[in-house]
Parts: sequence; structure tokens; C-alpha cells
Amino acid sequence: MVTHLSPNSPAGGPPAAQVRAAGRPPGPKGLPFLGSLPAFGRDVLDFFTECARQYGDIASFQLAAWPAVLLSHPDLVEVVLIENHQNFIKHRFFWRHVQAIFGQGLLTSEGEFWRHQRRLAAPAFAGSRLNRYGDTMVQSTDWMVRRWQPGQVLDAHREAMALTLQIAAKALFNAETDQDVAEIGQALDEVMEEIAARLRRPFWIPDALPLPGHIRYRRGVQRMDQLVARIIAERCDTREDCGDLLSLLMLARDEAGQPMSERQIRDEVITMLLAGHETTALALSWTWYLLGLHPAVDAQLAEEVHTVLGERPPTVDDLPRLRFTGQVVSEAMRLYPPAYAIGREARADCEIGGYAVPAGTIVYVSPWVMHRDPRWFDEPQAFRPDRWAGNLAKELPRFAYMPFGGGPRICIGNRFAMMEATLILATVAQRFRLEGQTDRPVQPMPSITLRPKGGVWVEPVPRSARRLA
Ligand code: HEM
Repeated sequence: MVTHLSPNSPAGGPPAAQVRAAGRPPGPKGLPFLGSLPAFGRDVLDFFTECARQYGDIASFQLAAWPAVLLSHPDLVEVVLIENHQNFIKHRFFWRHVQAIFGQGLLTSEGEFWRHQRRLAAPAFAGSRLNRYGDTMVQSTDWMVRRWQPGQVLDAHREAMALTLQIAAKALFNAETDQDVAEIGQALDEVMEEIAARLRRPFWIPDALPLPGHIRYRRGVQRMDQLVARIIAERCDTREDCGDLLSLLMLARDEAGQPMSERQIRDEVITMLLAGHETTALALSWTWYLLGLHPAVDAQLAEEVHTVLGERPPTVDDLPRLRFTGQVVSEAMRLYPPAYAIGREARADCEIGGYAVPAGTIVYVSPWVMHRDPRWFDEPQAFRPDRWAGNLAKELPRFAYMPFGGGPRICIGNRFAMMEATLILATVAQRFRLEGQTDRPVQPMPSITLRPKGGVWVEPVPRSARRLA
């Protein structure tokens, strides 16, 4: 449990941002040469939690050659993500691992180029365009649950991954066939597996070395490239404006009237698929896991869905009345934020919370730590979706709850993701209760995102059968 009773903590005095101190923030010493890298690699959630507990709102440590700090107070997070955001870029320690797949997409690009691309992509995630994706979300979920059989035990995480990939591919790029989606899924699996392995490694191995993981990674990247090139070529042939993200990217022209290069379109397409599908799948997987542990919450969810929808499928217009359903998703992301850590690198020397932070320092913010802080959340370890029923979201400090990050680089797909998770949850809850399998306990596994180790095994129990029982 995070208690934050260290000297630079507000629990013992004024808010950390007002405390003025000199030199390096306190923190673990670590080992010679490696610093805290082994502890960080062993269990990063535990490492961050302990850093915040022992050293307070700003803790410093060394990751081999890289100096790093962890910020655990909303005011300090605001300094990095908003007030002085120009001084912080996505950090190289992480991004060098994924450059080949993301390229110069929205997640990894910087400066004026990023701003231009963000402006271009934004309309795909706003207003009426966003609402149009609702039907795809519900239809794809309906297709998934129709395959489920009573008595079958299935991995809800795997189901969620396949579903959100299908939705992202269809909604954003109008991917035509299930075959396309399946191929994208396989290629992404190969790539993500190697990225996760690289993040666990305490040292850097150049891409050019022909290790089995590197070969699989290159193969996955190549397959993605070929698939995306085909989707782009097909769209070029038809020159159709499908109203999706791909059309926006392809029809965009710069000041000189030039279209975006094919390479750039490829980078944006792959970025959206990677950034969008696993995170949303995880929000759902953890939600189903928690619902399995809390039958009373599950019953309340089923009641709302039944009252609002009866037997008909949900639509985007139902979302304002599916309030509790949305709260369940928000609460699951509080306890298990898919993006459990957000990292930046300081470009120039600066000051955070009264401490000197030299250029090159990696700055971490951990939603995992922030979301479990008793200063902001009563009973922080408890799954209580009704905590969101009142004004909590408005009353919280700005960065106490931040599953989608914040500031100019806030997740561009946040509304898409909330809409998707709520519609999927409602569609499934209408038909099935997902009974957790107690013989297969779930452990959080922090990889690039916060995955459930070994999956979330459940038995879908039809709601009608339950009511009759
Ligand atoms: C529950 C689901 C999701 C979660 C928890 C999530 C979380 C995040 C977070 C924390 C960031 C900020 C990273 C940082 O500041 O370094 C981010 C950025 C981003 N997300 Fe999401 N995301 C989700 C869904 C989506 C979806 C559905 C899409 C697209 C279809 C998407 C696309 C992106 C992109 C492109 C960025 C980079 C934005 C930029 O830098 O301008 N995400 N996401």
C-alpha cells in the first residue's frame, strides 16, 4: 500500500511542488554500474510502488547509464505533461526498442511534425465520425458472443484481443476480410513478443544480430508492411473516401499540396493498430476479471443493461444512460491501468519539485502508483465502481487519475476506447455472466502494457439460464 510518508511528501507537510530542496531527489542506491535496473526489470510495479512509499513524490534512481526519476504527485506530473511539456520528449531508452515497427507515427514523433500529424488525425476521433464506429463495435461483439457456448472455458483476454483488433482494423481502415484481420493479428503477435523480451533485457542487442527473436521481429514487421501496403494500394485504386482514418490520411495535403508519403501513412496505420487494440483489450480483460471476483457489481451491471436496453443491442445513443457500465470500466482502469507507466526524457536541465533534473534524465509517471494512492482514493485497493457515481472525477486533482495520460499528448483514442469498452461490456453483459476460474489465478504482468499473465479464464454463463436457475 502506498503511504507516502517521506520528507518530500504532502502527507508530512505542504504539497511536494511547494517544497524547495537542492540536489538530487532521494531514492534507492542500487548496484554498481547497473543501478536499480535489476529491481526495475524484475517487477517494475513493485519497484515503482516501493520508490513512492519509501522516498515520496519524487524519487531518483539509476537505470544502468540512465538517470531516472519517478513522479508520484499530480502537481509534479502536471509540470512534465503540461507546464513544461516542451522540455520532455518520448524517451530513447524505451523507443529504440520499437522504432522499426512504429517508425514516425503519432506515438513516437515529436515537435512540429507530430503537431501536424495530430491535427490531421484528430477528426477521425471526434464527433459524428466517432459515433459511426459504434455499429461496428456492437456487431463485432455480437459475432464474438454468438460463438460462445455454455460450459466452454475460454480466455477472455484472447477474445478481447481478437475483438478489438477486428474493430480497430474495420473502423479505422475498413479492412475488408477476417483473413486480413487474422494476418495482422499474427504479425503483431510476433512483433509484440520480441518487444516485450527486449524490455525485460538489461542490455541492448543491435537489431542486425540474427537472433531467433530478431528474425521473428523482422518477419512480423515485414508482414505488417506488406499487409498495410496492400490495404493502401487497394484504397488508392478505388480513390474512395470511406470516412475513416485511412481516407483522412490519404486525402490530406500539406501547404505545398503534396500528399503524405506512403511510408508515413504506413507508420500512422500501424501505430493506431498497435496503440489502440491491445490497450482497449486489456481494459476489458481486467474488467471481466474484476467482475468475476465481484458478483454483486456484476449483478448491478446486468441490471442496468437490462433496464436500459432490454433485449435490443446497444447504440451510441444509449451511452449516457449506461452510466454504471462506464463506471465499471473507469474503476477497472484505475486498479489495472493498461498503460501502467508513462515515460519522458528531459531535453535540457530543469527543475521538478525543487530538485535539479539534468538533461537526459528519464522521467516516469506511473498511473499504477497514482491510482492506488490513498490521498486521492478511499480504500484504494477495493473495486468500487460506484465511487465514480458522484463528483469524484471533477473533485480529483487533475492527474490523480490518468489512464489516458494527459496534456497535449493525451491519448488521441480515449473517447473511441471508452465508447468501445462500454459498448462491448454492455453487449456481453446482456447475454453472459463471465464466471472466473478460481483454479487459474490472474497475475498482472507489466510488459509494454499491463497484461494478465496466463490470460483471464472464464466460463460464459448465459444470463437467461441464470435467471431461470
Ligand atoms: C483503454 C484503452 C487505451 C488506453 C489505456 C490508452 C492509453 C494511452 C496513453 C496513456 C497514452 C499517452 C502516452 C504518453 O503520453 O506517452 C496514449 C497515447 C496514444 N494512444 Fe492510446 N490508449 C487507449 C486506446 C487507444 C485507441 C483506441 C487508440 C487509437 C485507435 C489509441 C491511440 C493512441 C495514440 C496514437 C497515442 C499517441 C498520441 C500522441 O502522442 O499524440 N489509444 N494512449
